[in-house]
Amino acid sequence: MTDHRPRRPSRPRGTRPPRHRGGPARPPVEDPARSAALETLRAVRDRDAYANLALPALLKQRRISGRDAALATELTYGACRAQGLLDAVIGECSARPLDGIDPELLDALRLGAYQLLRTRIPAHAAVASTVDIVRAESGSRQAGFANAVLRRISERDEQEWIDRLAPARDDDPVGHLALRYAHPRWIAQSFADALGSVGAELEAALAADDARPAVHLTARPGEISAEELAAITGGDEAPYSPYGVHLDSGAGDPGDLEPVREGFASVQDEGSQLVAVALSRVEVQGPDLRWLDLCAGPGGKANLLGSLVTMDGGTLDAVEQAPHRADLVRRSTDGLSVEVHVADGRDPGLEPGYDRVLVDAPCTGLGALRRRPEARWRRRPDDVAELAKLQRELLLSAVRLTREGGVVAYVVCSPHLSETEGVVSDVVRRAGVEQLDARPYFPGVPDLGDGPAVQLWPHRHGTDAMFCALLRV
Ligand SMILES: C[S@@+](CC[C@H](N)C(=O)[O-])C[C@H]1O[C@@H](n2cnc3c(N)ncnc32)[C@H](O)[C@@H]1O
Repeated sequence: MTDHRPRRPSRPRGTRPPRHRGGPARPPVEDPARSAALETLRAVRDRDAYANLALPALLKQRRISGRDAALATELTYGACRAQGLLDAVIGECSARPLDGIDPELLDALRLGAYQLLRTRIPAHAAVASTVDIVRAESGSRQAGFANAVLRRISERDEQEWIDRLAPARDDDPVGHLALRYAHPRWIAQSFADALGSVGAELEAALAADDARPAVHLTARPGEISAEELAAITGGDEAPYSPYGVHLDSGAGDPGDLEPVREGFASVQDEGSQLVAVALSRVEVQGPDLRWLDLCAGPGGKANLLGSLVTMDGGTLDAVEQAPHRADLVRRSTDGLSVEVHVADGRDPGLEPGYDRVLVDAPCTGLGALRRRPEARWRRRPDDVAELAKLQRELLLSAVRLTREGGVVAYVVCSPHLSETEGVVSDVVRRAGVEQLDARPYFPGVPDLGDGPAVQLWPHRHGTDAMFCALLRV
């Protein structure tokens, strides 16, 4: 089995970090990257902030750029992703139980532990920089505690800690891989259930989900081609989406790119592009000018579908329940034949008879964890049942709004079977609609399984784990 994540080589013996003496609190340290990372970790824990929104705003506000911005990004997103693994190791190395450690201090320990276990930063620098911050903020006693914990962590590398703390792979393969790739066990189990694997393929899926993804762009159809967008941005044309471009993951803020600023391109995972394009590709007899997006915010797929239907002279109605997200849809579909409605998709008050309907339902987002660093530790297993109920209701509403012979795409960014196959099989049975084989509408995409629905995966396709079922009404 190939390990997909670049690993830091084991630290040579005899290069442990030096011992720190106690001493009085010092003035604040000048370490803009680590300070920004720590502040973001605290915002994520304390205010439920999203790291990928909070950090760029902080970097901009503090005018942190270049190498410092890259380091802050690596440390913040990495420490968020790896939190479960870091906590297991910190817990093992601390004389106090994890819940007895002051939360602000625990954030600093996570930052230090991440540097020790998953970066090439020399151990002495990882320990000293963290201890310095703790000393400046909280004084020598806490600094002494942080120093002791981090020094113990530095005695082993990541692999050695996993060997020591994870359940044996033969006895509990899901538990073992969950710790190794820093996923909550219930999420690793849901991946195993969807893949039908607790072996090599599950490991590949968790490893890909634990790596930093490339940024994907959509070239707005009718405005710019993927080839032109790739040439302007220095990216590569996407392998499967006719509108997609991939950028290197370290390529800076894509929002600063001129085509994105001017509305010719938008940031969107290639899997999201593929499911929207699949809906547009299904044959429909008769008129084909009324399209509907029932859960449209923030408007990524509405932008793509709206562009395609506008070129054909038709219109897209875009429904979104949250007013502020409806505003984002308006912004992303500016200039297109798209009408935005703030309404509940379960009963939006629109005239039925649509030719194509997209239900991109609210979901756990377990398929996009690599893009939302903290999400895996925030989601709870109890979320699934409530969301699955809403997903069924939205899909039944979509069927009611579609004309006979029209087509509905049910999409979630999750591979959890309760949100995917469970919802679709129930609605197909209750509404008496036909489920189409979706695979032909993903031409050129390999490894699509046995159908009829399509489940994309980061480790197979380089996309988020989007699910798409196509229903003929
Ligand atoms: C997965 S997101 C859709 C993403 C969007 N299609 C895109 O590509 O940018 C689901 C959206 O459904 C909205 N939503 C949640 N409940 C809804 C409901 N009952 N009716 C309509 N929209 C709802 C959420 O606010 C969220 O914006």
